[in-house]
Amino acid sequence: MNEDQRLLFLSSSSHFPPPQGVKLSYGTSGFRADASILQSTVYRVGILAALRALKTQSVIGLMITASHNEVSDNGVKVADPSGGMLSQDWEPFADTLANARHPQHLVELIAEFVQKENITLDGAKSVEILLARDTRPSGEFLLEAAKQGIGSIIGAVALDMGILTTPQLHWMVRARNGGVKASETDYFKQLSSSFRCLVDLSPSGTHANNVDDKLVVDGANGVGGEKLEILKTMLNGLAIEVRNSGKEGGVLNEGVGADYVQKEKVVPFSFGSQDIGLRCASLDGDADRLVYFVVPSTSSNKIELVDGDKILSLFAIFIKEQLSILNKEIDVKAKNGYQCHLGIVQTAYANGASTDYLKQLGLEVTFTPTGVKYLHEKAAGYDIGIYFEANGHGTILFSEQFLCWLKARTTELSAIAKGSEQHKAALRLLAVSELINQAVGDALSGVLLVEAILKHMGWSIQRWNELYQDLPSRQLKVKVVDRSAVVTANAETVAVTPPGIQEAINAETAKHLRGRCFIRPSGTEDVIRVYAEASSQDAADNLAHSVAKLVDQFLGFGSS
Ligand SMILES: CC(=O)N[C@H]1[C@@H](OP(=O)(O)O)O[C@H](CO)[C@@H](O)[C@@H]1O
Ligand SMILES: [Mg+2]
Repeated sequence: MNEDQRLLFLSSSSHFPPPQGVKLSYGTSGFRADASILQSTVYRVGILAALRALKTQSVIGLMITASHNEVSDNGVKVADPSGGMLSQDWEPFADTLANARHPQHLVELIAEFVQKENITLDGAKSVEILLARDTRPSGEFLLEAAKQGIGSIIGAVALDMGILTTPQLHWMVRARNGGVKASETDYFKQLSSSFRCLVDLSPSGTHANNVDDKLVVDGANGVGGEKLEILKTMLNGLAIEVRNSGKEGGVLNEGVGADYVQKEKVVPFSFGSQDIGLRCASLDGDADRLVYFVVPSTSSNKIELVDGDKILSLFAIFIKEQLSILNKEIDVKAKNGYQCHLGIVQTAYANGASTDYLKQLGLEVTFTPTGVKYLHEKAAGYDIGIYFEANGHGTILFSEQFLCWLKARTTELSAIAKGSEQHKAALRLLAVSELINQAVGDALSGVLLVEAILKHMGWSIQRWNELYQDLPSRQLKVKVVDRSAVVTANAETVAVTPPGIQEAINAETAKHLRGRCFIRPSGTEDVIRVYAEASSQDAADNLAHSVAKLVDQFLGFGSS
């Protein structure tokens, strides 16, 4: 590191002292905390993003958001060149950088790291970092801190993309590195045109069939509602009413949004008896999660939740159907054939009924630990990988190899069998690959794909919801002395430590018909999470409560 660079770091970092007495961790989804203590962290993530851009010689993204957290919180995360999450092997460096106490220490850490990673800080090549933020008021001053961090690396250029959803920024990073058009308008155009293409390919007669055309969307009073208002003007044949768009004065994520709806299973603010039976959806605060729901009656505020597992199931049925049409009469060993490996990825939180259903369809289902970074990685190993967390975060990934074959096959079919079912199936799969955000789960592209598939099937939300019936489940949180005392294996389904706890959980679980239960330390809160499922709600509740008691006995404050 040359002297100019060293002095630049020392002077700029002296303006961003880290908060006292706080240990920051990159966690499942970047750094998150009360916005008032995050300036120094965001400044340092600016440095990290610039180093990542230099290392990869690619465009990198930096997003300022705290997703579904309360409005006073904020957070920051990095999008890698592929548009996915920051490579996990850089997370320890992110942690040490965020926690460095003095400017001198910070400079030493950076010097050491760039040497180890072979990053040259001579400013010879310039690199770009795309910045965006959600609608939180704190986003503006935190963005300045990010710019200062990026500006402290000679040759790194910050480009402020304004207020965006998290998936929009990830999409732009991916598009920029793929050498294709990457503006927000390009994003909207790609989504709306591939949606139109899918709808135009719907079997005739199903367009208006049984499907109530109006969709009512809860925008969580965040950025998603605002963007959907723009997107909806570009769509034909789909009426979307956006509520909680943030303009009506509601508070971000307060009594609204996908996280609230999925966890509480009650109607969000501004929904009610006028919506009984309608197709409704909820986005989260940065629009990377999506759940659907129905208001069943006026007698209670409960909803019928159509969660991430059901969105996954809908996508899986559709993709499987198109693949089987495409492969009809094709000898897969012949040169025009392709044995497409379709895989489904879930976590232990997926409702057991969804997993049974997917397996009954003959689909390959695998499990990873909680956190999109794990699911995404696993799904990327298939020709088509579909992943979803039950909370509504997920997407579909297409391998380069498969897409390449699909494009060639589509061209071939348009010459020899234009308009045939096979040709249409190929075109539909191509349209899905354009519509779905392959960088990261995206509620806006997710909504359009769900809507297009429902139109294709001629299904109402009720018909969709009847694919299978969720097993009753219950989630609880337990505060413990040290959550790292729980170590899990087998995609978090087995607690390896503390010794004896798994046997005790097994004994409780065995008492209940269709019982399933696991515990794991949360990656975003200081708690142990308990998940239980059983054949009745009472049984699921009892199982969860008895296992929470076990956790408390083994690890709670009275246990030592
Ligand atoms: C049970 C649950 O919903 N866990 C969430 C939550 O992680 P925890 O590690 O469980 O705190 O936040 C993650 C980040 O948003 C999300 O990926 C994950 O699904
Ligand atoms: Mg989110």
